[in-house]
Amino acid sequence: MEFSLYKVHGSMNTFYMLDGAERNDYEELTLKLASLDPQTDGLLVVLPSETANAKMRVINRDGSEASMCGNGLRCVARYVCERDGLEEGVIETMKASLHVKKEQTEQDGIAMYAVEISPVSFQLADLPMAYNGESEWLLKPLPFVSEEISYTAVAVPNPHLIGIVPAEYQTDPTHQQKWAEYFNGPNEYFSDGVNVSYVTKVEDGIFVKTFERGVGFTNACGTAMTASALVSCLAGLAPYGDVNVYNPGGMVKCSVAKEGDSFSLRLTGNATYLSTHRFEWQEDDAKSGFLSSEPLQEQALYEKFIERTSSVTEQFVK
Ligand SMILES: N[C@@H](CCC[C@H](N)C(=O)O)C(=O)O
Repeated sequence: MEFSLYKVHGSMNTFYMLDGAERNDYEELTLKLASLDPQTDGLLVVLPSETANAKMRVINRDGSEASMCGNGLRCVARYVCERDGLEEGVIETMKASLHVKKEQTEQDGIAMYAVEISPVSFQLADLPMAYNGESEWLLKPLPFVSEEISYTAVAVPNPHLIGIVPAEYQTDPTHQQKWAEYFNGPNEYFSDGVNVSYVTKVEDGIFVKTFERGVGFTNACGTAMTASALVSCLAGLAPYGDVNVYNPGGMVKCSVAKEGDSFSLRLTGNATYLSTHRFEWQEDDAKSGFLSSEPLQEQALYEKFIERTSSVTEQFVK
């Protein structure tokens, strides 16, 4: 069969996006796309929903399915709002239906969307994470990993392990890579793997680099940046409210509000279309592939936008 795909990104976290019907071969399709395009982080599937404006499924680059994707949700939000003529709406995801909203374009005309990130849980059972019979792990070292780094485990609802680190752990990512690879292989702590982010305070916010489950190091991970903003507020690195979150792919705003014992989180950033494609998908893998590709003009604007963030990101991204 033949179908259309958009190539899209939120903070250079790059996906193919397919508006389709439920199928049982998204894993194979994603693996094929990943083999053709080393830049892609995975596939976003936009589906009809009985309870919301649309449903989003997220397939990681390695074919595994994630319960949420913050950067991807902004792109899906844009697609659904433009398709249905909406300013805001609700998108069903694996574990929650989430509010999405078109925001004012950035000064250069970049489409911006805000998405709800929910539910939030610090219960290790919700990641899942198993360590010493503990029920939560908040802002303290994991002694077998490092005595220097304070870690927090949080599900939003996909699983994240967030470490607060000095700048040298960003310029040399060996430590992060070693432990993220370990926690995403067979191990006794994270039976389903985990997204591992290292966070460093910068003058007007935080810088976050993420090793994603099912992907590896990525330019940005939306749920990780939002979880990192939350952890930074808890640690006193940033005040509650809007936190500027820099990442290797640009910058987003994460809003963190404390409501009694719970938190309300929102992620705002670009939703950029890179290109459109016609794709031929056949059971015979060798016959599948792109039929045509059409670049779009939006990326030049985005590149101007990230020039403004480079003074912060360049000190961490070599
Ligand atoms: N990049 C995403 C998260 C994608 C899912 C993650 N790899 C997982 O397996 O949980 C984001 O923007 O949140």
